Amino acid sequence: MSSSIQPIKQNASMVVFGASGDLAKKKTFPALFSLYKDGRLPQDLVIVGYARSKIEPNDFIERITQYIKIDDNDSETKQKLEEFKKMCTYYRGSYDEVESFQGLNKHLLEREGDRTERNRVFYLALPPDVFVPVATHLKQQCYPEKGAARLIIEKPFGFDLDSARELQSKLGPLFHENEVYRIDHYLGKEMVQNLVHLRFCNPIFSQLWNKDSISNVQITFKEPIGTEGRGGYFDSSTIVRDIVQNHLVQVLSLIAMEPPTTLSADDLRDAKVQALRRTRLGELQDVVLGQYIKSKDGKHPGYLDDETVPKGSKCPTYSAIPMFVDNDRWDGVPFLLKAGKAMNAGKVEVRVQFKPVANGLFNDAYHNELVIRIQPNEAVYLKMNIKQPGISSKPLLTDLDLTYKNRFTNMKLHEAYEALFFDAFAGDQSRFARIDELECAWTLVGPLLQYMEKEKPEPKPYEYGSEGPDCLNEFLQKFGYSYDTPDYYEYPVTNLPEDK
Ligand SMILES: NC(=O)C1=CN([C@@H]2O[C@H](COP(=O)(O)OP(=O)(O)OC[C@H]3O[C@@H](n4cnc5c(N)ncnc54)[C@H](OP(=O)(O)O)[C@@H]3O)[C@@H](O)[C@H]2O)C=CC1
Ligand SMILES: O=C1O[C@H](COP(=O)(O)O)[C@@H](O)[C@H](O)[C@H]1O
Repeated sequence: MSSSIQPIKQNASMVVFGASGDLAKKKTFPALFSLYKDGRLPQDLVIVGYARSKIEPNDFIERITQYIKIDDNDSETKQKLEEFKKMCTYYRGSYDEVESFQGLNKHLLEREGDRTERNRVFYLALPPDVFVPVATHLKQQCYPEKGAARLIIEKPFGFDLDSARELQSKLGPLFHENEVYRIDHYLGKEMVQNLVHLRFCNPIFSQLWNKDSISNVQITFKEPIGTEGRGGYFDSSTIVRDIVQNHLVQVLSLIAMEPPTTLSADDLRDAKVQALRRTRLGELQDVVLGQYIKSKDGKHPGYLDDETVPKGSKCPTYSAIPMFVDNDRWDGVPFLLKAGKAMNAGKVEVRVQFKPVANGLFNDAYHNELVIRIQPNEAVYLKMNIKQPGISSKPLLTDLDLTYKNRFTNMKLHEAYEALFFDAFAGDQSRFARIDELECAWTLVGPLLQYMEKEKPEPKPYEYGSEGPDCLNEFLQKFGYSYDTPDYYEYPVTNLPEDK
């Protein structure tokens, strides 16, 4: 944690902008409730939902609690929910009129009552074109004279490098970098946070974490649903802006970075930035771009069937992108970033494939792979060879398996947004993106975005519910991924082959 940032423990308010939206009801308020229930929010916290829509107070409460599921017999949690509801109010206002923010300030003052200081957290779960007007009015009308201010900003932070810089040039004079918390919700996920521990608490991994032992790294995002209903937004965003530039590049930076000097937010982010500065795109001609078409059984529509999508759009809903980190540690090791909508599974994972065993003793051994399953069903497993149990002395592929739900039976993993809100109150910016990280990420994908915009390459079709475009195997082979997994092996079970 940056030493100058103090945690907010009391005299606290939080304003959720865009409180009528999808994110608010599905993620924001359930996460806030979960933190409240576990005693992780300031006890005197005042929560105000803010948006333009006309919503009656009761309807607002109903709306923001509809995704909170409580067991019928759990009277304690039910009681907590009643308390939580009393903490939340709705304030209707515009995003660009001074009167609305004067009204918001008044509403806050009334709710806060007498306080020695006013610590205010403003969360902008809004489309990016209103970030600047909202932040400007907040600074002028709602910024506490005494107390801390925090500005949490949803993605996307810009559309490319220039627009990100422009946005920053407008927000920078209003809120100090110490006050700005740019969300990339992947940084709040348990297994993404775990990358630092896996790498730097375990000499067995840290010693091997380099080009001498690692052949290639894959970072894969698969979503089983298409862009249904969001096609309009997605079309200008593309899979590259929606997933790769932010979530996957953040994961890459945590895998590739050198050990940070300390775990402080700035040291950690310095290390990530150093790694990103050394990262470059592979050849554009090697990038695979795809767009999903109707599913084989015709039940799921193709991307172009969505009425919100411009006719004939060439927007990629799938991409497989080679990247390289040009430094001593990683020279020549491909990082393959694959992301797709409407795929055969919902899965996010990191797969580190190690170099093969030296020829000689065993020519039929399988590659070691360390797999970090980010979601679902969080796991870390190491694919390795053993002697096939029984008479045979052949190598058999199996794994050392740490599947969280099996190992930690009383575990409740937090949602990403819980961790992020908790950190924002704590003043810990380590899991938020610093502006220079974002600049590096935009710089990295910039040439690809420009190529897509100028050349409008034809995306390769893949069926909704499939593994992606056909040329994917060729792409993986080209970058050294060796698929040698035998039929009997399937994580997390192994059906022993017949002993011969
Ligand atoms: N949903 C998700 O899973 C994720 C969302 N995000 C980002 O978080 C933000 C919020 O997400 P989500 O709630 O899904 O978004 P919504 O589209 O639901 O927008 C949130 C609210 O913003 C207001 N709004 C919508 N369009 C405009 C506009 N053009 N100008 C001004 N206000 C507008 C609406 O409130 P009202 O009209 O009542 O003021 C709406 O309820 C977005 O920027 C999104 O990119 C990021 C990651 C994941
Ligand atoms: O940022 C985004 O992320 C979601 C996927 O998030 P996850 O936590 O469910 O993995 C994605 O659906 C959305 O398109 C994108 O904007």
